[in-house]
Amino acid sequence: MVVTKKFILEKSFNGAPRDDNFKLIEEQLDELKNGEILVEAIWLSVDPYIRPYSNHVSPGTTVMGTQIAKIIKSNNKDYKEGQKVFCSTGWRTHSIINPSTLGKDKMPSFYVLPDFGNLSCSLGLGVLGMPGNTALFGFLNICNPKPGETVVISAAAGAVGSHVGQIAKSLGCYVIGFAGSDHKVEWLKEVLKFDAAFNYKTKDVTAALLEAAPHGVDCYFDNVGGEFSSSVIYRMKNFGRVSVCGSISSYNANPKDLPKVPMLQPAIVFKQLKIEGFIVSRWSDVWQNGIERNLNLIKEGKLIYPEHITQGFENLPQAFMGMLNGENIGKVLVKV
Ligand SMILES: NC(=O)C1=CN([C@@H]2O[C@H](COP(=O)(O)OP(=O)(O)OC[C@H]3O[C@@H](n4cnc5c(N)ncnc54)[C@H](OP(=O)(O)O)[C@@H]3O)[C@@H](O)[C@H]2O)C=CC1
Ligand SMILES: CCCCCCC/C=C/C=O
Repeated sequence: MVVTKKFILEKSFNGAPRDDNFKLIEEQLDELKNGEILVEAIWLSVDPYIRPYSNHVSPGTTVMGTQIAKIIKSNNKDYKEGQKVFCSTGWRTHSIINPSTLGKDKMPSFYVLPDFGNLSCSLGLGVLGMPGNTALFGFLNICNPKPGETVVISAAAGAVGSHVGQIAKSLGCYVIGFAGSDHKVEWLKEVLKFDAAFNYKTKDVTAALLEAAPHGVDCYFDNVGGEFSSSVIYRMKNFGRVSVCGSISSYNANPKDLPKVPMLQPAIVFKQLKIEGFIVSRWSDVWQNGIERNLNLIKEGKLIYPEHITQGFENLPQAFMGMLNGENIGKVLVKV
């Protein structure tokens, strides 16, 4: 009989997540039925969406999330023990899955990991997974960047932002990043070779953009929202494009009482801006192609993909709270 550890949402979030929102429990799993597989988590992904999406789940539910797991028992002829899979089974160490009953229309929730060669399978949660596809498709398809254009990225030292910045650099764009510490700013400039980077906690955003992009911004990849983004949008050039990927500055706010920011319509109208939000699942039909394209960028030496790793399943809540507080450079992961 297999026992899984899992985290449940003990209490709904109210503001920033705290220890007492989470409870670690054990659960005995049933015997495998025909068509089912048993998987054991190796890596768990720690993602910002867990915070806003959890507003819609009831206390007692397993905390949502994705993982890379190993098949340790199979009652399904199409899946073999030892294969590594990506699955969306939440914060748990062991899960029973029936691959044939999973929905296929929205976000990919289960697949056997493609061959990454010598690279770590953990990349399937980051640069070769959902955040990687978010960066690739969300930037290229919505911002439509051209060589020589000026690109601004918020949360630029994180998993998605750092990836977008490197794609923009490889296209010959002038890249400006904003992040929340001097250490991150140095990393963006020295390691990723951004043309300019600023600490948004200590530097006024409008002043920074007047300095680094006096003629304005062509493309803005927005991970943050709020007042920060209003400031960037008022520095866009005519016909600028904004890809609204995330709004992390509001994720801890009560959805019924969101912060007020300067209205955007004057900038949108008079600069004729195109502003488009997206959820990466819109590219689920080309998901594996996105992974291949990012794998090729890695093989060509065009992508650096740091991982911010916390050891131990029990430390998932700390890793999650740390990510929301900006402790990471690159992708946040927990190694079981
Ligand atoms: N639309 C989609 O389909 C998807 C959207 N996303 C979004 O992309 C964004 C980045 O995700 P991901 O790369 O996984 O996470 P990151 O690796 O970027 O980690 C989150 C970062 O957000 C920054 N942050 C936290 N609070 C604030 C704040 N109040 N203001 C500004 N920055 C803040 C912190 O960096 P710092 O030190 O710089 O503050 C932190 O490191 C998120 O908004 C996420 O929701 C991600 C995947 C898919
Ligand atoms: C169960 C996987 C859900 C992934 C959602 C990804 C979209 C993220 C949006 C904002 O962060």
